[in-house]
Amino acid sequence: MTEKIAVLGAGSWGTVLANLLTENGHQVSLWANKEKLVTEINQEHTNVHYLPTFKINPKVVATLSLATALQDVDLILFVVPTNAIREVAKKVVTVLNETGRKPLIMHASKGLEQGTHKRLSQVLSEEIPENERQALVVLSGPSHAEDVANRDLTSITAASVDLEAAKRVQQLFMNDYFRIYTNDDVIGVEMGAALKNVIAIGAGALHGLGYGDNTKAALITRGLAEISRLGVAFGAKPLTFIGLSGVGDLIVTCTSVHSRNWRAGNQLGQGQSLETILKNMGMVVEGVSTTKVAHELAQQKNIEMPITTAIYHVLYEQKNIRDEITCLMQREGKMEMD
Ligand SMILES: NC(=O)C1=CN([C@@H]2O[C@H](COP(=O)(O)OP(=O)(O)OC[C@H]3O[C@@H](n4cnc5c(N)ncnc54)[C@H](OP(=O)(O)O)[C@@H]3O)[C@@H](O)[C@H]2O)C=CC1
Ligand SMILES: O=C(CO)COP(=O)(O)O
Repeated sequence: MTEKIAVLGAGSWGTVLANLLTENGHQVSLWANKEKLVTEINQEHTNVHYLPTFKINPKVVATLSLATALQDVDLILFVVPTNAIREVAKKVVTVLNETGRKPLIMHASKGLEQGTHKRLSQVLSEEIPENERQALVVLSGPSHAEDVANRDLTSITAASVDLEAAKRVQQLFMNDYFRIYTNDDVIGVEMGAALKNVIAIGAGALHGLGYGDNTKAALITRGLAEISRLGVAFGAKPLTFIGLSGVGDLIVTCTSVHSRNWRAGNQLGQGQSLETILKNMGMVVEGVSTTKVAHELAQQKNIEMPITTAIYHVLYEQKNIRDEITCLMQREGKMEMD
């Protein structure tokens, strides 16, 4: 069945997902916030800033108008950075109020809101109340836009408390290179998605400092331990963290040169300042703000997160990375499984 889908956010991930949904036979409107980009997508079928070599299916229609994007819409996919989710949701609800449509809401973003510490499905359900929409579904897993653009075989998770809605989303996205598993643990999926970006900054930093594969494996494993500890304290199911949205995404983000979080960390390890790195990246590095939220949540719940704390010290307190590594390695010996 052909569905009418609005993809909100024309960065790397939004563009690739809009393209994939179009190739799956759906009618897709891609909402962008810059006129120049709308023209480029509609006329050149490219998005050179975010995906330099990617050819977008000409059936993807970009628009600057949210009302046009949401006209007759069945499903809305939010793919803007975490810090824009609430603002965009407020705009969406205004349009939905005018049209009376009640679409299914999805998001594929990875972060926790600064200040409120909320997960993105919480932000969306606050701004778009239940009577204005159908269910809420979260998409997450190991999926660099650049690899999906090349039809690399990719598997991710569609999570919702409403499993029928998750199955509808599964059908929407599945094709011969993109496979979706359903999950009902929204908390676990969103916590894994957000927190892996923090550890990926650490993985990049260690690489930038010249450390090797043993170090990387140790960081990923102990990173997963602290991600799970915090997630479970907020109600996640422990097993979710050994799934695609947990260890799966942690592995890809800690090992791929496509990861903006890994690249930011790598440049930190090589001695560049955070300010310069973010200025030059030209794309969102979600792990920087998530590190602050995660550090605050860990303090609030009294959860031990030594790696996250070390990364927080480097990003927010200008501490020296090598000193932080020394502190981590010299912590008192402990049992592996606590
Ligand atoms: N890239 C990837 O491989 C993956 C990304 N994700 C997640 O998806 C989310 C988006 O990432 P990604 O596409 O990579 O990010 P990018 O940095 O590539 O693009 C973000 C896009 O959102 C737009 N945007 C920013 N703020 C607003 C706003 N207030 N209103 C409207 N549009 C806005 C940006 O516009 P402008 O150009 O004007 O800044 C840009 O087009 C992140 O949470 C990320 O973690 C998840 C899986 C994979
Ligand atoms: O989430 C991602 C891959 O699954 C993308 O990671 P980055 O935001 O670090 O590029």
